[in-house]
Amino acid sequence: MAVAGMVLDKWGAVWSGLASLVFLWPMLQNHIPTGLRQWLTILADKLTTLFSPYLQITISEYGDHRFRRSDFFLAVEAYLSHACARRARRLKADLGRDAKNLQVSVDDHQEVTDDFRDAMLWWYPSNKPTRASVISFYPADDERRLYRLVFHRRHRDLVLDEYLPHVLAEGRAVTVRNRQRRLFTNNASNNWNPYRSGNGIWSHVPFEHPANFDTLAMDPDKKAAITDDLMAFKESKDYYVSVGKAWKRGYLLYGPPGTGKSTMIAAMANFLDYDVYDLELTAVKNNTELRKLYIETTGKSIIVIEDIDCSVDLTSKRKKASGDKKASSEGEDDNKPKLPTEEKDDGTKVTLSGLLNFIDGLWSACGGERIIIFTTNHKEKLDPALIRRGRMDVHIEMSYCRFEAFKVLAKNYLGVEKHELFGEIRQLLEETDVSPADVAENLMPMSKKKKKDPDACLAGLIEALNKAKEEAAAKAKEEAEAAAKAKEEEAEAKQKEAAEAKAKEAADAKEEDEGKANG
Ligand SMILES: Nc1ncnc2c1ncn2[C@@H]1O[C@H](COP(=O)(O)OP(=O)(O)OP(=O)(O)O)[C@@H](O)[C@H]1O
Ligand SMILES: [Mg+2]
Repeated sequence: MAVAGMVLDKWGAVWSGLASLVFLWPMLQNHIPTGLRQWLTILADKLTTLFSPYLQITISEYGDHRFRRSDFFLAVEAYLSHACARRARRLKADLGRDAKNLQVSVDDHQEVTDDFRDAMLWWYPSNKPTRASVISFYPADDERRLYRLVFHRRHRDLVLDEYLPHVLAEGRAVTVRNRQRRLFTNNASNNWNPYRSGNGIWSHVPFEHPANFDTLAMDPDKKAAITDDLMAFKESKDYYVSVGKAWKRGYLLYGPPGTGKSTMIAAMANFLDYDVYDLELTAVKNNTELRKLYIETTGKSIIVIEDIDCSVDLTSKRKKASGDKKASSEGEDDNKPKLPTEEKDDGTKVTLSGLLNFIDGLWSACGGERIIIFTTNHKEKLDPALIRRGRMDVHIEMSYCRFEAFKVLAKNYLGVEKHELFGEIRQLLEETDVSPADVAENLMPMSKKKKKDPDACLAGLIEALNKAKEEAAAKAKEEAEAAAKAKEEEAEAKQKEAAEAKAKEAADAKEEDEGKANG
């Protein structure tokens, strides 16, 4: 009994000593020399690892890419705020990068528990102060943030092989869901400065275009075919891998001005939840720059070149080359290696071959999940090689407004699905070519008088359609007259030419006869 009492006394003394040490440690720390303090910390760590059955993984903010935040860190952050934040007792809230969405995340030093296939895991977010004596070159580098993951050593394989990949995938998915989509435009290359924000290769603003497929006026069957195609593209990563193709798709939108080409691009971006890169080709100096721009785009994006026929003189050169060779462009296309020699790329401009490489060269496979869209008012002006299937996989004609498209506009703008004037409008739309932009303008009740009056708007539209019809008829008449006149003039010229030729022939014959007589 006495022995037991002594042992208990001894342990009691040890525990109370340890408790005092823990209590006094913060005060003592300041009096212990740095070297000894570090040694004690290492010793404590070693003792912990020796006796503790728990393992720890650290994920730090800057990882090995010292200038870029680690993707894994960002994924963990997103995962924790989404999947585990509800279990944390201290959270912090802030506005997201776009200053609109409220983002809630786990507060520093707040333990968060997670369970995965019956394994218990603990996450500890914390700050690691950098040494004050070290001069730092990194942005906001005074404190590096990190996450510590603690788990029992028997779950080691589960955590490394399954849990961490799960965190990465979930975190990325959450980031994509929460992100503010952006609209990028390329800067002129003499302003490129990767170290200054806003002066990179691409500048961006939040993408906020409200267009969607429901409000887009076009034939419903055509619309359904496009959305089906987009959906199939989005979901067919494995298919593209299996057929050995880069995961991208080209769309050519063509049609007269105001038929909704740009609106369609915005609707596609909203439908797919992609970023948009609006590439201004005239600001790109040469093919090398074009390639750089491509590499700097991210996946899940739409790359747009508007009015491709006006951006760069891509056609005349190619036509000239094909004219010289007396070969059709399509024929040439099969013979691709000849392209660069046909257009001498002197490095001072974007050439057709540069653009072809941009669309389906080796670099174009980097990153994946991209849609490339060209728009033009004049499809016939484009080189067939540029828009052949495989490069521009889908050609979509945006045409003048017909009755089906009008019905969508009437519903959007006036909330009307049936009206007695619809019959007349249908007739007029069949006979007249007007763009949806013109129809929409007439349906927009801007004046107070028209505000709540679909009748007035539709009557105004009928008036505008009649006017357009008359103008078109007058123009057609004028053109027909001009054509008839030209034909007449041509016939007259031909007649004159024939008469002159005949007279010359007669004169020559006479001259010959006279010559013979004299001879
Ligand atoms: N099919 C459409 N459905 C709904 N609105 C349309 C449609 N077409 C045009 N509009 C309206 O007309 C305006 C102009 O359309 P948009 O800019 O998309 O035409 P575009 O084909 O790109 O013309 P451009 O060839 O001149 O660039 C848009 O703001 C939109 O409101
Ligand atoms: Mg446009």
